[in-house]
Amino acid sequence: MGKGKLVVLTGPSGVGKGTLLRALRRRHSDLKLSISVTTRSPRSGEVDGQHYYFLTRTTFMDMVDEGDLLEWAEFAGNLYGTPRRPVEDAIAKGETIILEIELEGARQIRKSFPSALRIFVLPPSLDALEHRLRQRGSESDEAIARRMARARTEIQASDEFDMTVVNDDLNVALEQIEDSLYATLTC
Ligand SMILES: Nc1ncnc2c1ncn2[C@@H]1O[C@H](COP(=O)(O)OP(=O)(O)OP(=O)(O)O)[C@@H](O)[C@H]1O
Ligand SMILES: Nc1nc2c(ncn2[C@@H]2O[C@H](COP(=O)(O)O)[C@@H](O)[C@H]2O)c(=O)[nH]1
Repeated sequence: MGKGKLVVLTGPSGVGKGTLLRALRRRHSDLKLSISVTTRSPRSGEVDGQHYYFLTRTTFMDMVDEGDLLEWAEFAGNLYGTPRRPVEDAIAKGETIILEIELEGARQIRKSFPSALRIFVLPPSLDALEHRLRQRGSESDEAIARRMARARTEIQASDEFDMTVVNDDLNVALEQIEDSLYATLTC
């Protein structure tokens, strides 16, 4: 079986990465999404093992020490990481697996998987981004301020990526991601 493909989707918190990936999965059920580990508390409706594996800081750091994470980073006061095994297994099986991760993790993946396709999702404006974070209703004002500060840094690094997509109209952004993904997968 041929080698699979690793795809990295990065962009500021609240830009719509999760929304885009859910829509992409509805169209392409063969695409795999990596499930991250995090020390963040679950949001209402989030299910352990489905949205994330929710861990204590100690367990997370044990995974780091054991080399069980492909990449990891601290973001807005919490730790996030990609379990290594499911990604390596998917690639060995010839599957396409997508990581939805922040900038520092994406930089680590560029070093360990230089052939990964790396896509950066931009908001139409910073005001629109803040509006999306507020209307999602999942973060406190303080957490939103931290995420907006981080968003400015991340957006400045968007030219490190193979392509950028502006998530203004969801369907347009979705088609752009789909086109780049399948152009890469068939060449
Ligand atoms: N194109 C769009 N236009 C308007 N609202 C959008 C669009 N895409 C996503 N949203 C909304 O923006 C909010 C944030 O989206 P989502 O949770 O997918 O962001 P995210 O990038 O995955 O965030 P995080 O990195 O914090 O997990 C949601 O309420 C979602 O419905
Ligand atoms: N480096 C990593 N970043 C990750 C991972 N899983 C998610 N994330 C990113 O964290 C922020 C915040 O996520 P939230 O669910 O608390 O809103 C966001 O940018 C995610 O993309 C990971 O495994 N590694």
